[in-house]
Amino acid sequence: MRAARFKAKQGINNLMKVIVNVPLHVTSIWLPRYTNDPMTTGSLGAGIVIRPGLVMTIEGGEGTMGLRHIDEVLRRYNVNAVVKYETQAPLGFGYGMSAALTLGTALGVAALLRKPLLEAAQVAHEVEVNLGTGLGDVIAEFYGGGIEIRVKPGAPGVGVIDKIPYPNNLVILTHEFTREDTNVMLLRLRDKLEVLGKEFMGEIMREPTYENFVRLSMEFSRRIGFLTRDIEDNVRPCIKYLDGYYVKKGVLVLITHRDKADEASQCLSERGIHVRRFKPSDAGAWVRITH
Ligand SMILES: Nc1ncnc2c1ncn2[C@@H]1O[C@H](COP(=O)(O)OP(=O)(O)O)[C@@H](O)[C@H]1O
Ligand SMILES: CC(C)(COP(=O)(O)O)[C@@H](O)C(=O)O
Repeated sequence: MRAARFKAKQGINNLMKVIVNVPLHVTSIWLPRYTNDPMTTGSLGAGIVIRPGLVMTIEGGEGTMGLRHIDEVLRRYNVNAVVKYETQAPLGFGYGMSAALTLGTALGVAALLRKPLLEAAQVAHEVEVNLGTGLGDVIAEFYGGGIEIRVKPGAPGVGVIDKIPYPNNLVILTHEFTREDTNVMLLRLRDKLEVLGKEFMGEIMREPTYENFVRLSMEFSRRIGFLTRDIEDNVRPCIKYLDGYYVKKGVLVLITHRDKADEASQCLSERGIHVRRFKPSDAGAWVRITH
């Protein structure tokens, strides 16, 4: 378990501890929407909210500095807290991990201070936007919805999320390639995203079905340049176990079902694609207070 400790400023009840579960989020299609207000800045798009994500514990106490996102949330609330987190997925590959850490901290601190969770999610969204590390991750992770579609950009309470119904027992397998900072990636792909994001968002909105989500996610990641011929050649022998696959930044996402997931994992690992296993998260983030 990683721990970040911060010097106390505002009173947090030291007898209380908050446990926050935050799912991860892997966008497949997205269209950045920038305004001069972080609350209305965000992305339109679609993606999968997955679990298990991040488990955080937040309690009163003092300590040293950690990740700048966590630091920034604590600064905004003017508190000291001990923040610990556990997760199986890495930071910087495209799992929306920076958003999960930011959201988890904000929700935990808000619960300790008896402040509204929606406001905390908005703080997390602002921090993500200001640091250039996320646009649509906080709203997706806060609300969940499994396969989600962002129909209005912005922070929770401002942006709007809809759900795409998906089959029972869906299993999401992932594999990481390389890290890339989100702000670098967004700058590198800015013009392509504007064109392809609009085209694909229009298509998915016309018929927001599971089948279209899978088909358009694959096609978007090909056209944006994440899903290369090499990756496809390597995955193709395992296609009979999969509904589809896409790549977002450094994460390969493979969509399968519970009764095929073991064979899919085996087939992929024989080809050097070692996978992590997730399920869609309907619930989004949740907070539990312990004493
Ligand atoms: N080991 C680390 N320690 C501190 N900060 C890190 C570390 N690794 C990455 N970061 C920072 O974390 C953020 C990762 O954000 P992002 O690229 O959006 O990741 P993700 O795709 O997981 O959401 C970046 O601001 C990066 O500078
Ligand atoms: C794609 C991204 C802008 C960044 O995602 P990540 O690399 O996971 O930080 C995301 O926030 C989105 O709007 O869909």
